Formats: sequence, C-alpha cells, structure tokens
Amino acid sequence: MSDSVATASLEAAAERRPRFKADQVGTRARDWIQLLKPRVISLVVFTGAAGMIVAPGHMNFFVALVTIFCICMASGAAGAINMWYDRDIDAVMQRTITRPIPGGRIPENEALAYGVGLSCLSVCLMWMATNTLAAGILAFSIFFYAVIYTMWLKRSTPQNIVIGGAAGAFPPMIGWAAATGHMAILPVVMFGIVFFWTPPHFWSLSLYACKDYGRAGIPMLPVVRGARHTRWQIFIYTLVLLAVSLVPSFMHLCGWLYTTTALVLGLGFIACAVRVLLEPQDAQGVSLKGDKAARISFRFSLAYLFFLFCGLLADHFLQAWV
Ligand code: HEM
Ligand SMILES: CC(C)=CCC/C(C)=C/CC/C(C)=C/COP(=O)(O)OP(=O)(O)O
Repeated sequence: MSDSVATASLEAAAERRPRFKADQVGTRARDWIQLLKPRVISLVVFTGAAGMIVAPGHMNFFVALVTIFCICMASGAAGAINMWYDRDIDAVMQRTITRPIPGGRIPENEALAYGVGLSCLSVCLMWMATNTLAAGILAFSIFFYAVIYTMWLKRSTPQNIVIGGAAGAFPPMIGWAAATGHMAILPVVMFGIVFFWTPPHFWSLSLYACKDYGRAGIPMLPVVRGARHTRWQIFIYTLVLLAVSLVPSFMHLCGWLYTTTALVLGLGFIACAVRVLLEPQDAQGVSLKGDKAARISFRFSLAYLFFLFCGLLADHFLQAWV
C-alpha cells in the first residue's frame, strides 16, 4: 500500500472513530484491564515465573510473589503504552478497532499516564524487593517493547517482530535475576527459546490478519514479501526453534523429561509449519482454505510455549526429587 493511501485510510478511520464520552470516565474497569493485554501477560508472566523457579537457591515466598506481580505490571504497562501509541492504526484494523482507545472509552492521555505510571511503579518495586539487575532488565524490556518495537521497528521494517521479539523474551532472565542477583546460561537459553518462538507465533497470525496490516500501512512480512515467503520463514524458524530448545539438553542443564517434551512439541510445531507451507494456495501464496493451517499454527504456538516451560519445570522438580 502506498503511503498516501495508508494515510488517507488512517484519517478516514479517525473520522469514523467514536468520540470519547465524559460520563464513561472511570466506570469501565474492564477497559482499564483490557489496556494491559491481560491474555498476553498471562504467558509472559508464566515464562518469568519459570525462570525464577528453576534458578538455584531458595527464594523468599513473598519476594517471589512481588517479582511475579512486577513482571505482570511491567508487561501490562508496556502494553498500555503500545495501545496509546498505536491508537491510529488500531482504529483501522478489524481485530483492534474495539480496543478501549479507538473505541472511545478511555481518553488517550489517561492511557499514556497509566502506562508510564505503572512502568515506573513496577521497576521501583522490583528494585526495592529484589536487586538492580532484575529491575534493570525489567526497565529495559519495557523500553524495548514500548519504544524500540512499537514506536520504531513496527512501522519501519518487516523484520520488526524478529528484533522486537527480544522484549517478550526477557522475562525468564528477569525471574532468574530476581532470584539470584546474577545471570547464567539457562536463563539466556530460555530467552533464546522465546526469541525464536516469536516469529512463527506472530507470522502465523499475520497470515490471516494480513489485510488489516495492509490497510493500516504496517510493513508486516506477508504485506511486504507476500504470503509464500512468510510460510517459508515460519517453517525455517520452527526448525531453528527445535534446535535452540534442545540446547539445555546438550549442555546437560536438564534431564530426559524436558528433552522428550521439547522433541515432541518441536516436531508438532514443525508439522504445523509444514501444513502452513502445503496448504492449498493461489500463485501469490494466499490461502484457498481460509488460512485454516495458519490459525492452527498460531493456537499451537501458544500451547507450545506453555507446555515447553511446563516440561522444564516438571524436569526441574523431578531432578530435585530423585
Ligand atoms: C514482538 C513480539 C510479539 C508480537 C508482535 C506478538 C503479536 C501478537 C498478536 C498480534 C496477538 C493477537 C492479539 C489480539 O488479537 O489481541 C498475539 C496474541 C498472543 N500472544 Fe503474542 N506477540 C509477541 C510476543 C509474545 C510473547 C513474548 C508472548 C508470551 C510469552 C505472547 C503471548 C501471546 C498470547 C498468550 C496471545 C493470545 C492472546 C489472546 O488469546 O487474546 N506473545 N500476539
Ligand atoms: C516484562 C515486559 C515489559 C515484557 C513485555 C512483553 C510483551 C508485552 C511482549 C510483546 C507481546 C505482544 C502482544 C506484542 C504485540 O504487539 P503489537 O503491537 O504488534 O500487537 P497488536 O497489533 O495486537 O497491538
């Protein structure tokens, strides 16, 4: 899409956007929660908690709870800043048009204050409850997602989520740092797993949300390079992900239970990617089956990360027990 067409459609959508009604102020707790992207937070927090639990040593239960709360708050705060900055494109895309800001239910300046306020609070609380390393990585993650990904990469390059994916990969390192005060190989490998998981996770969704992104003028991979190229990229990244997920096994950082889980899930994700690759499609690679394979692959990506980290935790407890 050309810049002028994208700008015109953004302006037209802004005109259609419902105006904010003052009587709705403060009455919609659900909207304030939606601004934090709660379902995304749930998995982000789980990966952070996993990093904290597999770390060596004993952590005070209350400090552990505060750590999880801070990761939750920081990730939500970054999501709120993302929704504030993206209010123009969210108003154009079918998937996001009913969000609290484009829906006219939360004023944009309050959303920004909310995001910045919660960001500061989460970092200060983490620093007081744990240590400088954990608070520092937490602050960097917020900055990376809200500024580097949202304000810069998302609108400028089709590699946006490859680089930007780092933001969502930090939580295991934050959890580990909060528990120990230093860094080690395992949390860095966990970072690598989430990092290489992000492209097949997001590009599966982008295959069926491609029209939305095109209309908003966002250079997501299927918009810029086409669906066929994106299908191949998903496949390649699932292969790399399988290799990275087996690094803890090769380095003897975990046992057979994790290795089996990683192998089964990794092969499952590759099978999803092969289905995406082979799905009946036209000459441009656009699905003739309503992107069924990509929808399955996206859902599988969520299950993959959850169960892989469950496997890591189960393996950790098994090793401690035997
Ligand atoms: C730059 C990296 C990422 C991008 C661009 C991305 C993009 C997306 C998008 C566009 C959605 C659909 C959201 C919606 O329709 O409301 C989504 C859903 C989701 N993402 Fe990601 N994601 C990324 C990283 C992550 C990470 C690191 C996690 C967790 C570790 C994660 C967990 C989830 C979950 C749980 C959902 C499902 C939400 C629901 O059911 O509404 N994502 N992601
Ligand atoms: C600890 C900490 C700060 C972690 C940050 C974790 C985090 C929120 C990662 C990114 C997840 C995500 C939903 C990206 C989509 O943004 P998008 O703008 O491309 O998606 P959208 O179009 O649905 O808004």
